[in-house]
Amino acid sequence: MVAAISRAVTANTWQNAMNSLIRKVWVSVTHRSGSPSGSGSISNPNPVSEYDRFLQMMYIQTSSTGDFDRIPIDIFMQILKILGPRESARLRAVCKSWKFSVSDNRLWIYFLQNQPEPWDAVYFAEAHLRSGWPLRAFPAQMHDLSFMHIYGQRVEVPGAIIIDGGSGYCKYGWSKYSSPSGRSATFLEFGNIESPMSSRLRHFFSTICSRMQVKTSTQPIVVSLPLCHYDDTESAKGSRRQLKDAIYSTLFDMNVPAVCAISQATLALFAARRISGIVVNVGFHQTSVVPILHGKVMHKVGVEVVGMGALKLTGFLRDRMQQNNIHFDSLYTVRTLKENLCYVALDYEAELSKDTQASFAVSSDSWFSLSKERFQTGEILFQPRMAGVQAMGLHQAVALCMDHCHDAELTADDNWYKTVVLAGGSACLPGLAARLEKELYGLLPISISSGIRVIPPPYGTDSAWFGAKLVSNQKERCKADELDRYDARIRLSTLEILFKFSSISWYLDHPACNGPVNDITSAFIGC
Ligand SMILES: Nc1ncnc2c1ncn2[C@@H]1O[C@H](COP(=O)(O)OP(=O)(O)OP(=O)(O)O)[C@@H](O)[C@H]1O
Repeated sequence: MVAAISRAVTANTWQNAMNSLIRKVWVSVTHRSGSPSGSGSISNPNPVSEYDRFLQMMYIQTSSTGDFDRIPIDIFMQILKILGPRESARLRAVCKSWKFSVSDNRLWIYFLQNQPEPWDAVYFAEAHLRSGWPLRAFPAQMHDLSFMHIYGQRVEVPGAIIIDGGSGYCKYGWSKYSSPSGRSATFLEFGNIESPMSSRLRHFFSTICSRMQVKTSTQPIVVSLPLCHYDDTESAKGSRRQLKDAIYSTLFDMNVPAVCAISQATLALFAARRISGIVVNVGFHQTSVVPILHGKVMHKVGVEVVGMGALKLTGFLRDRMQQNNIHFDSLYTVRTLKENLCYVALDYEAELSKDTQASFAVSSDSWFSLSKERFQTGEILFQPRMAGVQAMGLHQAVALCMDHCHDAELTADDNWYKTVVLAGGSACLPGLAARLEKELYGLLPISISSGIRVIPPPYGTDSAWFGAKLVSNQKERCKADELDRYDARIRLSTLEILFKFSSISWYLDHPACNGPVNDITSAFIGC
């Protein structure tokens, strides 16, 4: 067995490493309150002599597999945790019993929990999204998944470029990073990217790739599909497909090896770790209320659209400030005040009688004070007439959508539409989720309203970007694509690219992969 260990771990460093490791494990175990004591008990009143015996067992008798087998399993697990994923994976080669212990899901959950990506995001992605369309209505159970395998695949996967091209602001960056690396004003730089003009799309994508300093031929891209052409008519379906086709063919013409395009609303729902629910996206120009079942937008149930968005909110605040003789230099000031002082009142009438004055410095020496404007701005989402807009309020649009979902009877479980996920920058207004929830309970009959929950934007303005991150960091991510025509090509390309990236070091040297990825990857090859 010693020979096997020596093959797996560098022989010269083994003794020293084990020495300090065992001391660490010993300290950690003896300091743990309520530590279980089985055979080879560690809860001895005389820790020094027990430690000596422990050392004897570890070193003096290393020639016998039996002595290693007598290490209590929790101590063995502590050793593995301290050794880390790479060394642990290597120790599987020692013997069957170590192979079995190293494969324990709890160990790899621990390693995954100690990575930058949140554990619940990893679990959601693996349990719901890995198998691609149709998404799993009932998630894979924890014990059905091998987290060691998952860990290895997530280390190997090269990640992707994510481009969330919002109608106001575009967010882009590497899926292995913790947030988008850049943002640009879509409307100023590229006009309306929803219009499927290939030259415009090409300019849009190539500008982003050059800002990220990446060759298009080397990176898979996950792109969000804008919310547009909402109806269930043949012509709306045709327009949606046309836009999607234009995005795919533009990117493939730019030699992008793999593309995955998913609706912006679906991605925002993924960011909230959900595959079904209603996404309320308070967008740049308008607000959309999108029912989504198992990751698919339910156009046949109906997407509600309200002509009220971020631009209207900023415009309303600007007008109010002008009426109240509050002078400002630019719309940037108004926008900043909106983002930092405005909120949505739970009870609008009651709020009017309160002292709500507050101040904010937009640049170091310009202080601005707002009072009623602070909550009147967000109120136009519920009372569009205050801004001169003839439209239904947000709560009415969501209630209507819920009514349609209820009537459609799409699943035996009638609760799928009762989770409402807010998305879009303006949905970050404090108090919006609570107010919407309150209004929905007031508007809907108890049979529909019971159990409704409104969730604030899980990642602020970047929810769709984060939803794409969940898809991107999975090996099977491109199966999630729903575009049949390109499906085979996308999957093939992805497999090729994954193979290429896991076997050469070019990608691993890329700044997108921080940490000792190269080493860990090689530890998994052949596991
Ligand atoms: N904390 C905040 N409170 C209020 N508004 C905010 C906040 N953060 C960002 N915003 C607003 O969100 C708007 C941008 O939203 P977002 O980035 O979601 O637009 P978009 O993705 O381009 O829209 P669309 O969904 O139409 O494509 C800006 O007007 C900004 O002022």
